[in-house]
Amino acid sequence: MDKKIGFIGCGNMAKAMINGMLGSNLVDRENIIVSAKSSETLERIKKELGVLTTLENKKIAREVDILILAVKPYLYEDVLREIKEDIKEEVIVVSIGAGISLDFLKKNLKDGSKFIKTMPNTPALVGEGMSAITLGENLLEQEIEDVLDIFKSFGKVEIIDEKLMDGFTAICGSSPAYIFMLIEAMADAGVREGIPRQMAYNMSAQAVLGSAKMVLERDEHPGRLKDNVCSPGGTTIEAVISLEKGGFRASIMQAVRECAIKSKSMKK
Ligand SMILES: NC(=O)C1=CN([C@@H]2O[C@H](COP(=O)(O)OP(=O)(O)OC[C@H]3O[C@@H](n4cnc5c(N)ncnc54)[C@H](OP(=O)(O)O)[C@@H]3O)[C@@H](O)[C@H]2O)C=CC1
Ligand SMILES: O=C(O)[C@@H]1CCC=N1
Repeated sequence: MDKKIGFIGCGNMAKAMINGMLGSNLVDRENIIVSAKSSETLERIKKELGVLTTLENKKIAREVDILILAVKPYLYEDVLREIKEDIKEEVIVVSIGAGISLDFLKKNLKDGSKFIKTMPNTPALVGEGMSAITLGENLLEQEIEDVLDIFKSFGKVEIIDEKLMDGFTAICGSSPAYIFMLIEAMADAGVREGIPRQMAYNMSAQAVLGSAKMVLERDEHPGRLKDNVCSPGGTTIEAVISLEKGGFRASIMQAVRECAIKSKSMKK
């Protein structure tokens, strides 16, 4: 892709996306420019990723074709006020902010602007992201394709209705945290059983990866796949019963609901 891509804000999520984009050779480093609040962050990014950096958000707004807003949601308004007049008409503005609505983007950009709401997740870092996109206004087919290419370069992407975004945030944007907690808990439990810690992390993570791959690659219900692991009178069913007693599934469903409620409450 020969587009120039800018990130305003370069924290955990932007870094994951940039790593993913570079890892898939979608863009050259010289075609990515990022800003941050502090020069310390930018020096680190330059060293780690080799992309262009600037402390000036306006410079990014002026120079890029695709502008990705990657600051915390509460800063969107200030940042957009700062750069609004510098964004050229043909620039595609991409939000990754939780709770940032299409309405908000429309209100805070010039009339006729091109904008998109998205929600990525941090596994983009290793090319296994799961992102969702809600199309905004004034976009040409090719421009939508360009944005989809960016998100495809670090994983999978679905175009969804805006009303599904809170649920998506809860089961994909935020869920890597729950999965890391699962891996950590399984590893701790493995350590309790005598398995060396690092080995336990590797084993737990591989078990999660393999299980996820089975769901994605075999057209079988996850419940059946679970049943296939439970030998009659065997070890697994004991763990399954214990998980049910502990409210494992209800706990996950409740966590997802809390996350979606929070996402809704953050809506701007
Ligand atoms: N983390 C995640 O898993 C996900 C996050 N998101 C969304 O991504 C966005 C960013 O989150 P995340 O990466 O976690 O946040 P971070 O706190 O890791 O990064 C925020 C970045 O914004 C920079 N920044 C702060 N103020 C300004 C400013 N005025 N101008 C330019 N840059 C500024 C910070 O600079 P400095 O480093 O110098 O302080 C930092 O680099 C949020 O809107 C969030 O909702 C979406 C999906 C997943
Ligand atoms: O916790 C958050 O608000 C962001 C959005 C999704 C993941 N992290």
